[in-house]
Amino acid sequence: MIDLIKKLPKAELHLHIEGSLEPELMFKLAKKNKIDIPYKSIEEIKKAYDFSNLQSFLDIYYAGAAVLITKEDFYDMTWAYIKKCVENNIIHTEIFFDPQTHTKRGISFETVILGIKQALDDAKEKYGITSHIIMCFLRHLSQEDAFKTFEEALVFKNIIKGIGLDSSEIGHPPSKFKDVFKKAKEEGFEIVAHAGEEADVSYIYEALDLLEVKRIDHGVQAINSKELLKRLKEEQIPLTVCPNSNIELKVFNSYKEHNIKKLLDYNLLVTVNSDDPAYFKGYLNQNYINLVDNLELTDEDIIQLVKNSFKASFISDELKEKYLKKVEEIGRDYKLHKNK
Ligand SMILES: Nc1ncnc2[nH]cnc12
Ligand SMILES: [Zn+2]
Repeated sequence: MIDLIKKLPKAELHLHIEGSLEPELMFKLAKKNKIDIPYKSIEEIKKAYDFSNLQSFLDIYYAGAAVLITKEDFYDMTWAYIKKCVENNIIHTEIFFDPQTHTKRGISFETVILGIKQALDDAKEKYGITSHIIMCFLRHLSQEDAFKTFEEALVFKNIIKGIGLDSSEIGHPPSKFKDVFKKAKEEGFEIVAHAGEEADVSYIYEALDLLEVKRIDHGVQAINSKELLKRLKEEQIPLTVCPNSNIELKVFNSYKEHNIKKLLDYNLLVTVNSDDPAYFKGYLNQNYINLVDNLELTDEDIIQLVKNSFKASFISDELKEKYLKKVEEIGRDYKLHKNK
């Protein structure tokens, strides 16, 4: 089945580009930019990646992002992720970035977004990888701060596909950002939000009803409400689930306890994603592999999850059809050869 995972072309819909910053590049950029980081070696950085919950991860993740200073730094980080896309057979990716993490340190919005965008343009040119950029507001900051960031983003409206919401979930419900998301929707952005990662289902309801999201990022807590599951199924609202992340941040105690198979069997539009792969022990294929190693997933389940990744994406209907056809062909081929 690992062969099937590797062979299938996939889309990734939940990837924080700052979460793809590998310790090696972090160390190199810290030296180049003369930024103090609390680690003496790459090994020390890796040792620090031992999390007890979302907040314990975020503290380290924001500290790591402080090594990013120039447009080239953002380019290099994004390009390194693109190389991983090639290795993982990711042919379409929708990446999050957190402008406030950088503008708060005096780095301009333009430096950040143009560095990322250049790498994505090169990825299209060199490898044919398609992509979208989704800007996220940090929910631990105020709505006023989010509005200021939104104003800056409008200058780059043509290169930002969507607006999302991330960072410390509990205590910062979607309702806190109702007005700024209303504006974002009016401006024509696609809307997504992290909800139901650690917090209860009321956060998912708020994301749906107050922010009017097109996708829920994580959403695994939906399992706790029959009524919500029914709605997610009827409306086919995608969930961008991140298995490795959920294990590393102790949302579930083990892969065997992960609920993705239950959500899939309930016919929800669930997808598999890597969230912050440099911090959570692996890129997209490794997330799929960890699932098949621990849950009773069939070949059909894997093909369905991969199809879902394209169905839930923000690409055009034409491109969607083209990618879905490709997945079906490769899935069929795989099963034919397997049964010979
Ligand atoms: N898993 C996650 N949840 C919330 N905010 C994040 N920012 C980066 N990764 C995140
Ligand atoms: Zn995330």
